[in-house]
Amino acid sequence: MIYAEILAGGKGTRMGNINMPKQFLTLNNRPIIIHTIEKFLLNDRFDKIIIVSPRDWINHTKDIIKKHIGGIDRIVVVEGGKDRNESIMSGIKYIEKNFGLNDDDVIITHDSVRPFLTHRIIEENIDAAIEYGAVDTVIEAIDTIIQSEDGDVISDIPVRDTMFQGQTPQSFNIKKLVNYYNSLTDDQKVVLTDAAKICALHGDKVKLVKGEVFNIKVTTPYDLKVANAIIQERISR
Ligand SMILES: Nc1ccn([C@@H]2O[C@H](COP(=O)(O)OP(=O)(O)OP(=O)(O)O)[C@@H](O)[C@H]2O)c(=O)n1
Ligand SMILES: O=P(O)(O)OC[C@@H](O)[C@@H](O)[C@@H](O)CO
Repeated sequence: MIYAEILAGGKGTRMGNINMPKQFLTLNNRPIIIHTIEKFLLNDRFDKIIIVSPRDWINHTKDIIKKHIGGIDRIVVVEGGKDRNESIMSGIKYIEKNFGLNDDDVIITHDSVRPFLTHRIIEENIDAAIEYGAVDTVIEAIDTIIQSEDGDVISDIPVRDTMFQGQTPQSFNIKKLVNYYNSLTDDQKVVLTDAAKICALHGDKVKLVKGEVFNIKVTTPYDLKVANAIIQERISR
């Protein structure tokens, strides 16, 4: 089975003073998460599309899906976890409980707040997840990346050609991801900003898929302006 998991379990604190998590803010009159879900619905290789949402927003999530998309039986909304990786695992637990887990099941995980991913990115994630079992979507680093342990002075400036910026989707063989995640220590779990790191920490090969500069994660009020500009530019084309 091929699953999509759209991560919408966060609060969006860096968006500032908003009365709802950022994934429910609108771009061109439709919630950001709806734009994202539609990209996944266009791909008929997904058997199920799991949406993880904060507990208090599950009904709202279901309501806006009904309003903007309609009753789609491929979509399921479940409760997220306390951090991003717990949310991924919460979706996987739902899958395991309701559909069972087969050795070759894969999951394409994606931030609900990256509404501009493309059909190509999704297709390449599915193919690479089946072939390699662990996939990260990246773009080449545009700026030179400066490493500093204390935020005060430079500890290193890695060669830029070897630096990439992580995006989503991040895609996995489900059984492998669960095994790796369960064997991490609590200290390791705390520093995970990226699900691909779960596999990298185990020395596993993670295949890279090329992302897009416009596949932004809407995180701050500035990102919201950029996202609106992208949408307006597409409408006026
Ligand atoms: N417990 C969590 C935390 C985050 N996410 C999701 O992971 C994606 C990327 O995370 P981020 O941009 O950091 O979202 P938030 O945690 O909501 O933002 P912030 O850190 O500003 O509070 C978002 O779609 C968010 O909803 C999730 O599913 N479950
Ligand atoms: O910004 P945060 O560390 O909360 O979010 C982590 C993830 O969203 C992030 O790792 C992916 O989007 C890929 O970079």
